[in-house]
Amino acid sequence: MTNFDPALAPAAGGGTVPTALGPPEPAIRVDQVTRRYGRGRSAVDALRGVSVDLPTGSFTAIMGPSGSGKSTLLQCAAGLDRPTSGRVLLGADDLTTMSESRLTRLRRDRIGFVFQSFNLIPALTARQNITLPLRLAGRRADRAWLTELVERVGLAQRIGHRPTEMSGGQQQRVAIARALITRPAVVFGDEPTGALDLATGKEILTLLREVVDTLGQTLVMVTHDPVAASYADRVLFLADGSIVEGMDGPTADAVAARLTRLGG
Ligand SMILES: Nc1ncnc2c1ncn2[C@@H]1O[C@H](COP(=O)(O)OP(=O)(O)OP(=O)(O)O)[C@@H](O)[C@H]1O
Repeated sequence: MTNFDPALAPAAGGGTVPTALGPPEPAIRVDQVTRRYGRGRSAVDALRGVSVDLPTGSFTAIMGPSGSGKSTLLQCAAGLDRPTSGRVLLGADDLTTMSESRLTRLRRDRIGFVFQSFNLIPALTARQNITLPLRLAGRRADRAWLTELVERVGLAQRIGHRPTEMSGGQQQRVAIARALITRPAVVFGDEPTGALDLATGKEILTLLREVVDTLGQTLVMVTHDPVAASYADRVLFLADGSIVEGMDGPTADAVAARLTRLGG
């Protein structure tokens, strides 16, 4: 079992401070990644040499038309899928050359996930769902951190409830706390507001933004929604397996206009 590496934890109070040696290390470096599905004439090039650094403490949205490679990029960057070529570095560790068992441990200990469908265990209470990643890793919950997280995500009154007794927004709050409990280097979100109504979606996006701003958490989110993307620091636009543009300080209107030009 790999122990939790405090050096990879998000800095309290926001972001890693640049050192005299230069800018901070990126939380994740995607380097010339390609992903080809299938072989021969039926082969699909889902990613065609994608390179991007995701800075520590930043919130990045990945957008693009259907089939442009968003999910494939997220899966490769999160160590859920192996690129056909290229490298994915989490700190100093190359995910692409790691054994499957090491990769499984790394995902469990250093990466958090938030999905559209919440993916909570129905039989467990909110508290048990949140601490599940620690139990799977054989680690004890840090009580102070658990209490702080539960407060931050606004679940103090619901901590003993099961998912079926909670609204969609509350369930996603549980999933966000579960993603953060291990103090991961990066949290990946796949359409985290896709199953929520507009108002609840905005509450969840506000929470995600707070997590970046106050905990210095690195966050990467795939979304189809320009409003969701406008909560990010940066939007990466994919088209046909390549990053075609990055937009800093995105507004929903600017993102929507760019997507329209891409055919999204
Ligand atoms: N397991 C697979 N086998 C074969 N082709 C795949 C597989 N997964 C994805 N693809 C293909 O790779 C390309 C990129 O798919 P991907 O799911 O990454 O796109 P996306 O931008 O996330 O799309 P969407 O917005 O529709 O979810 C598509 O052409 C898709 O059909």
